[in-house]
Amino acid sequence: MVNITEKIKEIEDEMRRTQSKWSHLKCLAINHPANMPRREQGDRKLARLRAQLLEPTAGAGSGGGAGFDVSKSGDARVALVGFPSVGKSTFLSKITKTKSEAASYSFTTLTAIPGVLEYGGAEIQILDLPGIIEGASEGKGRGRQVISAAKTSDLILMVLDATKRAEQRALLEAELDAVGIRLNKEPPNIYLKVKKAGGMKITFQTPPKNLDEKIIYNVLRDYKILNCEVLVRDENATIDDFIDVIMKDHRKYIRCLYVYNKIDSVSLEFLDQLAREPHTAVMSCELDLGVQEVVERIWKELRLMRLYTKRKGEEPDFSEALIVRQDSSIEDVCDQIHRTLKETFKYAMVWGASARHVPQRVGLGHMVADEDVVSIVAK
Ligand SMILES: Nc1nc2c(ncn2[C@@H]2O[C@H](COP(=O)(O)OP(=O)(O)OP(=O)(O)O)[C@@H](O)[C@H]2O)c(=O)[nH]1
Ligand SMILES: [K+]
Ligand SMILES: [Mg+2]
Repeated sequence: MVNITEKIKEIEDEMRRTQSKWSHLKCLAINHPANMPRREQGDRKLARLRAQLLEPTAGAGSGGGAGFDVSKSGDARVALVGFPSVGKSTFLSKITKTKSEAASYSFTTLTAIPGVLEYGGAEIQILDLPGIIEGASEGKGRGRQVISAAKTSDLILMVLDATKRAEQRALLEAELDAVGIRLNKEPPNIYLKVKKAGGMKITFQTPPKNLDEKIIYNVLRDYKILNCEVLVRDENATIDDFIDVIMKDHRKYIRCLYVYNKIDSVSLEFLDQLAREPHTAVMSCELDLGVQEVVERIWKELRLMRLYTKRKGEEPDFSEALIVRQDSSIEDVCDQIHRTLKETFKYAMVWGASARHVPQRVGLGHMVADEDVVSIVAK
């Protein structure tokens, strides 16, 4: 059995030797068409061999896999998902202190590589992942580990090569959809309560456009749910939505930002059209164009808020922000500070956008706003 790692090292040394031999002939030689195929040949050979490194070894479960079980850290996790060589590692190395190897051959990245993006007082874990290929959801090219790493994230950054065909995006969405990830969607507004007896009770809050009792009845029977209560509140709900409700434990609803990289190689009108698409950002890591704007979009899509704490009689501590999710209550803030805090909670004083008057005395149910100052008073 050929040792793939040794083979790869051999090719890399060969490419370095030929590269250095050419380099004193200046870059003209390297880019001379006669020499291009040799270098690209090396790239292709490397990519093929490295892809084999990604193939799950016999018996390797679809679980962690080497280097994939990076523990979640910081205030949120963003997974970089995309085909090989779209620029995921280049992007990670630009926005975090971590250097993730980038190269022209595919499958440069073979494991999950975490970096930390510090933004707005928050620590956001950015996870660089190997490129995924068609059939990833069936486990091709370690796709299952890459996709399950994406499933653990708070935001998926789908990195696309702006110069490649548009189908890349649909292919990636299909791979993620196949494992139960629903991008930029809310869970369907359908109530399902499984019962022990009493048969199926199916009601529609408003006349449905794509469903009827018979469809619901057949799906329930397929899933052997013979006693239940179903209330369809959303008139646009589809049969797939209803199946998602039945399979809710295997569904993950994740926001996704589509980031088209390499815009240095596309026309301005195409770029203009790309930039207008929803949930989309454009950048060129090569030219350092749009990278900061993508970071700001990440912050927005994560819908995080910064809170500052204040002790009685002291100035608020603005040096250290407490990062909480949007739609957080004082109770969530207590839980984030310390899990026992709410047991001794008496009331809180709030300064900022969520206070009707400043300061406002509030209870655990009060919803906080970005940049509020909160002082928790114990019994
Ligand atoms: N023209 C251009 N090339 C870029 C840009 N960003 C990255 N590249 C190049 O694209 C190639 C692939 O970059 P990587 O960062 O390795 O891509 P990747 O998605 O991490 O690749 P894999 O780890 O193999 O999946 C490298 O040669 C980069 O220099 C860009 O904005 N424009
Ligand atoms: K690459
Ligand atoms: Mg990479």
